[in-house]
This record gives sequence, C-alpha cells and structure tokens, in this order.
Amino acid sequence: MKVFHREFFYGRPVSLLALGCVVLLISCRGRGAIHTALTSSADTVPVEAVTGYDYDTVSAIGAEPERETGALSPTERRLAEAGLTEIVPDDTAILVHLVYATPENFTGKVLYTDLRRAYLLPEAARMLYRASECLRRERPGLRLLIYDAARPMSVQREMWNLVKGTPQYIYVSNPANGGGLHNYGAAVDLTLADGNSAPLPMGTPFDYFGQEAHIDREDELVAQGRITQQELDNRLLLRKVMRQAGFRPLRSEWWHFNAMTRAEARERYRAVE
Ligand SMILES: C[C@@H](N)C(=O)N[C@H](C)C(=O)O
Ligand SMILES: [Zn+2]
Repeated sequence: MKVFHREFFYGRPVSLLALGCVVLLISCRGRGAIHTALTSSADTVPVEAVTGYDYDTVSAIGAEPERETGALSPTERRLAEAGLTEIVPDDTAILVHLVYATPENFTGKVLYTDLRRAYLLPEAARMLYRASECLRRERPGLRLLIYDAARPMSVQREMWNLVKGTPQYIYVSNPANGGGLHNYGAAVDLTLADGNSAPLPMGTPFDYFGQEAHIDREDELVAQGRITQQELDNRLLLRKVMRQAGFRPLRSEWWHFNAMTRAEARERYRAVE
C-alpha cells in the first residue's frame, strides 16, 4: 500500500481523494482478457524428475528470506537504478517471500544471493497495488503474497540451463530469445494468503511444472479430483482481482501474471542483467 499512498493520496485535496476512490471503484470492476503465452502440450513429467526437487517436503512459505533494511544490495541497487519500484511489504495488504532467495524452489539452489526485495516496473507496481485494493474490497482479511517479481537475466540463464532439453522447458523463458517478462519487471508470481500469512490452497505448489497448474482446463481437473472446487475458487479469486487491475494470466501457471505483452516490454524497456 505504501507506494500507492505516496503516489495517489499524500498531500492531495479531499476532492482529488474522492475522485481517486471513484476511479478505483471503477477499475475494481474492470475486466481483463486471458492471453496465453505458452502453447505447448500439457503432458509433462513432474519437475522433481529433472531437478530432485520434492514438493512434498517443503512448505510454500518455508525458510524466510530476510528483507534487509537500510542499504540496498548491489543487485537491488541495479534494479532500482534501472527504474524499477520496490513492492514494499505491508502486513495488512501485500506480503513478500521471494522463493528464489531460498533453496526451496525447483532448482534447489539459492538463486537470489543478494536480492531480498521485490521490484517491478512502476506501472506494474501501480497495477499490483490496485489488485491489492480490489482484493481488500472483495475479501477483506486476505492479502497478496508475492513469490517473485523482477528477475535478473543471469538468474533466468541458470533456470533455463536446468530445464533446456527436458519437458519442463516450456515453463521457463529462453534467455536466448530475450527472456520473459520477469526480466523486465513486468511479471509477478503470487498467491493469496490468509490473515496469518498462510497461503491459500491452490491445487499445486508454486512452480509445479505440470497440468494441474494450468488454468485452461480447471473444470476437468476438478471433475477428475486432481484439484478441489475450493482450490479452483481460490485461483478464480486471485485471477479476478489481478485481471481487474489489468494483469493477464499465463495459461500454464496459475501464479504468474503479466502486466503487458513481451512485444510491449521489448519496445519500451530493457531487460535487467
Ligand atoms: C520459472 C517460472 N516461475 C517462470 O517464471 N516462468 C516464466 C514463464 C519465465 O521464465 O518467464
Ligand atoms: Zn512467473
């Protein structure tokens, strides 16, 4: 909420505040469109077959990466100097737990050795705060839990090297093709969390590389007992507030949302190294 407040409310007259509320209400009722970024076949081998990562032994919000206060690390400074905005955690609205800052991710390694803060392009950050506001109106008590945001291209290469030549390659953007929207600060991975910061059940953990994480045939997944109706409802609520804020979901990952198309990002911004 902090950036949102700074940019839209502080020091403005009451009339502007009222106007802002009306705009927010309208945007909370807006609609987005599903854009599919991946089109490959849905039949995949579980990722642990490739990486040894065992989803059953880790919780989605296990080892807590500490967000350093004060000085920025070299990577954080680079992202800030590239013009990205930090998503400041706020216990009542947005939680940040960068999964790649812990070894509890599909690579089994700490990929973010000095990145503890979530960064996004300013326009994507504004959209995220709008989504958080939409969620607060829709379901007070729930909050957004950020798993990943801006991702340096060097990390993208590490990820790609693990999945290239495997069936999981479809879940990671190829750096040789310019990477993906995380590399521009234009994509965010997230879930919903309850008042105790516990993630809501979504049918699969984050970065589950398989059909159960796809969003295009979820009714079948429920009918086949592969995810529950409650898990689907949670996904639908996440998608609803993210779409209302202008994000577009990814067909193959319930947790991933794009703030723009790759073409738009490449035309207007540079990927972060
Ligand atoms: C690795 C996964 N969390 C992810 O972010 N995939 C997208 C498609 C990417 O690599 O850009
Ligand atoms: Zn993602």
